[in-house]
Amino acid sequence: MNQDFSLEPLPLAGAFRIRHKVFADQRGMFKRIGCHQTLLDAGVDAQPRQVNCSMTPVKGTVRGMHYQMPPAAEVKIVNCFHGELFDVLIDLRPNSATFLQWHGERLSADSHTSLIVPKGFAHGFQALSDNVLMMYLNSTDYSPDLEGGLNPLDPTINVKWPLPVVGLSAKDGGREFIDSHFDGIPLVT
Ligand SMILES: Cc1cn([C@H]2C[C@H](O)[C@@H](COP(=O)(O)OP(=O)(O)O[C@H]3O[C@@H](C)C(=O)[C@@H](O)[C@H]3O)O2)c(=O)[nH]c1=O
Repeated sequence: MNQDFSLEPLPLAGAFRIRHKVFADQRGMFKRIGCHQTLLDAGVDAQPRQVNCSMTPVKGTVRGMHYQMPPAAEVKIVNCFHGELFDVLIDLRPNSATFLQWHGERLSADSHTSLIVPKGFAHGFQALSDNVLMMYLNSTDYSPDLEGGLNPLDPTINVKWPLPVVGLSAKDGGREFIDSHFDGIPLVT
């Protein structure tokens, strides 16, 4: 196993936590954010095509739950570089044993962990502090025509956000709740 950049499976198959080894000295610290070969060895092809960041100034704000439909379905590696957040993944793969289940965990500038969001998952987060700086490695180009999302307050999914939800964008807060006809993200493998 690569000790500098190690993968821990999450309860939703195909999703991982990355634990980043921190090299600290009198100047500060260094850590590896991406490691193509380690990811490939774990069966994850996450070669980034875009690198994005967002800054969220207000605690409690939720961004999400976002995905891209095939053929623009993407793997994302999500990092927090300032502040603290509650990161949430929802499994939307129709044939998955954990279809419509969610996983959430805290990431922070000090956790030195990041999460791998596989294709076929929705992703979002809640800021648990002010001034949350988030950085994404995206395996696919941004494709607004293939963008999809779930309402973060969808009662079927029932994400337990740690704080009262504030600050939803019109796009995120305006999404209809899913019903029994929702068939997820049909991935062609
Ligand atoms: C996601 C994205 C947005 N944009 C533009 C569209 C819009 O005008 C502006 C803000 O977009 P959004 O409102 O979608 O930003 P935001 O809600 O922060 O979107 C992000 O949310 C989290 C949860 C994710 O998982 C990310 O992949 C991404 O979808 O930036 C791009 O140009 N490229 C991109 O890749």
